[in-house]
Amino acid sequence: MLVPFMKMHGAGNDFVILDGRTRALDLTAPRIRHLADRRLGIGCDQLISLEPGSRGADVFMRIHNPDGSEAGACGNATRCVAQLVGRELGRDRITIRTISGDLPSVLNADDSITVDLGAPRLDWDQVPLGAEMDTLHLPLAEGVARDPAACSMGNPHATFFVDSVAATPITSLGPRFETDALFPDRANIGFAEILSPERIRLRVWERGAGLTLACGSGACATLVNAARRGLTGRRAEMILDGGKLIIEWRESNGHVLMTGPAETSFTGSITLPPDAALEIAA
Ligand SMILES: N[C@H](CCC[C@H](N)C(=O)O)C(=O)O
Repeated sequence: MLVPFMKMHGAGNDFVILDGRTRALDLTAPRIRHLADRRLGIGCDQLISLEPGSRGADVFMRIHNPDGSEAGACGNATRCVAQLVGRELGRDRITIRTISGDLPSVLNADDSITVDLGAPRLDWDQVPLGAEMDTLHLPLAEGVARDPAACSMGNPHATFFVDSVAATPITSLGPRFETDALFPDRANIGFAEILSPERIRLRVWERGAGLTLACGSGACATLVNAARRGLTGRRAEMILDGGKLIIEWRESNGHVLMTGPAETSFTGSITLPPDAALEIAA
């Protein structure tokens, strides 16, 4: 089956976007892993599939990590899908539905996109964590990483505040914490350096994907956790490897707004081999 796709990225966090609005895609885990694989497939941080919208949503966006796991949020991909569908419909206001809820998005005049990711989930069982505790201080520590805060933006995030992101061994600490028993659904692990009350340097080891150039929901979770700790205000510029995002945690309704870029790299079509041909040795 020949399937058209768009290759897009938001601040360097890259996606293969498949359009399933007019045809069923039959995305099995082996096919997801194959398409996301940077050697055998197209390669991406997340595989995004579009399904028809309904009841006030213009489109349904499904998110899968390269390991085949489904995620409840992907901030950077949301901006890309908002731009794609907004340009298609000739509208600058688009609502994207995900398994975690509806995300109103605005295509701004400067070509940036602003997404309302809703209110952060702050209780232990909303992150979720494996036991009842204060989500502002988790009993985790390894090397320079200790005492993280946690919240959910529709997906689980833990934020470690460190003196120097550059000096933090993320490729060893990330997987160690991603799969800690404290996180029954695993977690995205952010390492944040507070540069000022309105600037944060951030790198994220993503659940099911590893170290990416940017993580939109991670940027939102980091701002929320920093503001809860009194380390920043409720609005900050997030400086990620792949670019900058502006995050604001609104006082008025408690929602988190994320503003940033969306770019199209290329488009194409791909033939999906049968599952049997796709099993990559674990
Ligand atoms: N790895 C994440 C999904 C993608 C999040 C990230 N790419 C973003 O922009 O929010 C998870 O399993 O929750």
